[in-house]
Amino acid sequence: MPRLIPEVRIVEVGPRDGLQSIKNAIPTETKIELIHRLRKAGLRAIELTSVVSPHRIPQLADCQQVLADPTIKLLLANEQEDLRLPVLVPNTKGLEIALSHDVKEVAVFVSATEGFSKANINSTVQQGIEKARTVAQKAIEAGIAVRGYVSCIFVDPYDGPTKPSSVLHCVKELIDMGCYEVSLGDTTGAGTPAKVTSLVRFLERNGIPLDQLAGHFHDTYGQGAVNVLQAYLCGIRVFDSSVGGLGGCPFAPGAKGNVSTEDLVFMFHNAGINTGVDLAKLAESGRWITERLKQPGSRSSQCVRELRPREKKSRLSSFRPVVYVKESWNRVKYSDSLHIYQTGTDLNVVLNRPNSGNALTKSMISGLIGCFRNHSSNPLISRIILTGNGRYFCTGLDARNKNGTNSERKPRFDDLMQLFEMIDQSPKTVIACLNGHARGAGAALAFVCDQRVMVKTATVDLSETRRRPFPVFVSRYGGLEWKHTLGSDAISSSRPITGTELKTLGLVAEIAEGQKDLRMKLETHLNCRGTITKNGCLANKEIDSDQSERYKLARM
Ligand SMILES: CC(C)(COP(=O)([O-])OP(=O)([O-])OC[C@H]1O[C@@H](n2cnc3c(N)ncnc32)[C@H](O)[C@@H]1OP(=O)([O-])[O-])[C@@H](O)C(=O)NCCC(=O)NCCSC(=O)C[C@@](C)(O)CC(=O)[O-]
Repeated sequence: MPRLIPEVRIVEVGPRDGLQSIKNAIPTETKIELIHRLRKAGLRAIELTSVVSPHRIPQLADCQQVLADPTIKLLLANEQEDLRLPVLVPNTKGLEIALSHDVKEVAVFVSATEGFSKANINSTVQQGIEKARTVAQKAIEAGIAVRGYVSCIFVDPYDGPTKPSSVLHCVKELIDMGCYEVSLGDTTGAGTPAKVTSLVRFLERNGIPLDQLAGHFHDTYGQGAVNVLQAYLCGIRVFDSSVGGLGGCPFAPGAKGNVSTEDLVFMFHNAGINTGVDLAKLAESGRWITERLKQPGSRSSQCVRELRPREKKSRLSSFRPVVYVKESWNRVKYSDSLHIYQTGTDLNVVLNRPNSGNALTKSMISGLIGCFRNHSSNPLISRIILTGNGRYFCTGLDARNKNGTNSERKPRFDDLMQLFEMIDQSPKTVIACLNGHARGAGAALAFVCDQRVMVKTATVDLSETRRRPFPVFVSRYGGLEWKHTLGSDAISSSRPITGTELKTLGLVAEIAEGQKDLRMKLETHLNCRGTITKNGCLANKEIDSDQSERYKLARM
């Protein structure tokens, strides 16, 4: 049975962010034991401590004792790809101390806003960036990895709302200085799902790759977990959290702890998304540390504690995917030839002229243009799925109108070009779900989308090219990609290309046995790792066959 590869990476910040603002002294041994408990619960990234001014953060003044502990040294020595143990440092002094303890990863931090930057690190934003750059350069020279944080992504406790452009500036700087990943810190916990979508889409539109972003949400208004889920739906796959929901920055008045790791793991596992963490062990560690620190702890930890031992064993001892099934697609728009449905943040656009091979009419093209125009800037939509009713996905332009006058034909051609441009430029991930054959402009429509899933029996061909000069849109959106992968004969002969052939070449993400399987594959694709990024159909290649099998069971 294939091992389930965790689909999200949780960066446990409890030993650093979780403890930094606890007033009463915590024994160093407790901090060390916490780190080991978290590791044993399956966490693969644990921020160990911070090396900052002990005058500013007295609770972590024993950072060197933690790092020098022989059992922590052993962990550091065995730090590999599947275990990361970053240490937060504000300056070269912190870096040098971290290096002297054989730390293999440091985290640098800047604020997007002036007020918090001054309060937290006694620097302006730009000075903070320069300090972080110096640390990053030296760390990279020393051969260790650097992670970055941007604080106050939504609101600064002193200055008020944050401009997205300020966040973008910091993210770009951190990536440019060599951070392999930048964690977006909602320091005050003022974020909401709509704000999350809007910021993530803004960053994405401005060239920030989603796989270099992480989410770091505080739970001040109880929005931590929904913000994580929303960021997940936007395509982020790395989240910081703190065991027991501990945490907060002493320089962000009013801010509460981080979103709790137990709540995140509970949420993800019940959505069928693996984290690699053992929830029972984690909940036990959460209970252990929060009791010691006299903190309330997380909701899910409390519930897990109340389960009887037998229930605990059967329900929580390992990851059991309960695949999230989209229960209903709500109709949002309807015309005879175009149906549009929505569920969550996904839009399903169905070409509905099954008796005419879903050939595109002028009104369908304008309907599609309208749909892409309206939803490209809609922060509540993250993905658009294009599919068809009947045996065909789309057979190109409506043949009945091809004999129209030039004046009738030209706007349609321009409209089609406009539609393809809009899909190509859309900030949303557009997935073609090929329920059947795609021909000519219909094939180009499938290929202008970011990703494709397809029934095995469907074929794709450029058959319009036999009768007419090679249309520019087909060459631009289908032909060139085919030429490079299938050879020019696929274009000149217009031979039908099978789904299996396209899958082998990496041009299709998933192949389904039939219509029912196609719906399941699409939903699995939507629910599984990597499908939301806009960077190609192969992002989701590794869908676990075991998981899709369980998915089928979940549907039965
Ligand atoms: C940045 C500084 C150092 C500037 O500090 P400064 O006030 O500008 O003064 P300094 O650089 O002259 O240093 C002052 C004293 O600190 C010492 N010092 C200086 N550096 C270090 C060091 N690395 N390790 C140990 N000691 C250090 C230094 O030696 C001196 O000691 P003294 O001579 O007075 O005895 C200071 O303001 C500071 O340490 N701030 C810490 C802020 C902090 O840790 N905040 C919490 C973490 S950030 C956070 O929580 C947000 C995040 C990341 O989670 C994401 C989010 O939620 O947004």
